[in-house]
Amino acid sequence: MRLIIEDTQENAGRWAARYIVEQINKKQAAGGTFVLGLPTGSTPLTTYKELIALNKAGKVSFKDVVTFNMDEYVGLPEEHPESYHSFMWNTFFNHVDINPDNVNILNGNAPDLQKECDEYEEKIRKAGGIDLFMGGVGEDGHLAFNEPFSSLNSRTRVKTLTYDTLVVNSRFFDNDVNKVPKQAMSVGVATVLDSKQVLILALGHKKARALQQCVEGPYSHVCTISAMQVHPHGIVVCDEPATVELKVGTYRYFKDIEKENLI
Ligand SMILES: N[C@@H]1[C@@H](O)[C@H](O)[C@@H](COP(=O)(O)O)O[C@@H]1O
Repeated sequence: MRLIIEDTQENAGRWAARYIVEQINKKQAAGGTFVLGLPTGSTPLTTYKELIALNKAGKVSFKDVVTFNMDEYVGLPEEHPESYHSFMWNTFFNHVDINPDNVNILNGNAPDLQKECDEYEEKIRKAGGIDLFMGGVGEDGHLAFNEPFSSLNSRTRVKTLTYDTLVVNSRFFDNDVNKVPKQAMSVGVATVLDSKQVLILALGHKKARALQQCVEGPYSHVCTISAMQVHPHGIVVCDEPATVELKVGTYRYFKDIEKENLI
């Protein structure tokens, strides 16, 4: 695992954007189509802003990029302002030169939800697998909507959200936990781990415990972000506030070994 520690969340977000652009350009230069996994939430906002700026500056094109999102609420109308479809198109896709046919987001209103999940996995396979999955992390250390006690070998399926997650996400639903969908469809932990690279952003003091478990904690279904410990090319990008629960030695180790890895 690499742990990139940036001083601010803006710099962490920009580091992630530049790294993703480097990976896209490298594969496109070799004539390939880049397959990119994407998250929602507040964590990736700076990264999306930076990717849009780099696209407008001609530093990267999304014309030959295929995307797969991590998750989507069940039963929320696609046009609802808080659906992950709305989030992605309003926050990112409407602002870059992506081909809409290359955007894949789970349909939370599919007549057969598990069939939708199985077909999503098949689409990922047909695309040749995901080159890089960018993600955030929940305050309880969940990856996508793989809540605590989710199988670390799970695939895309419907998940019932924990009360903690409903409370945290109620900030987007008039702070009314009863308005938050109780279920979501999520890529599994194994789905993410199958990606060639995984880049997780952990920003802010409220993610400090999740980051500590991710980096120093046991490999456990209690904290599904710990699956990053078994990925051969896992990168975690954080800001200083998110490091407050790490051991001093851990912090210093990663700061030292990353001194030369400037991109
Ligand atoms: N399904 C999403 C996750 O993909 C996201 O990482 C998490 C943290 O959200 P935020 O980035 O807003 O803290 O929230 C939800 O659970």
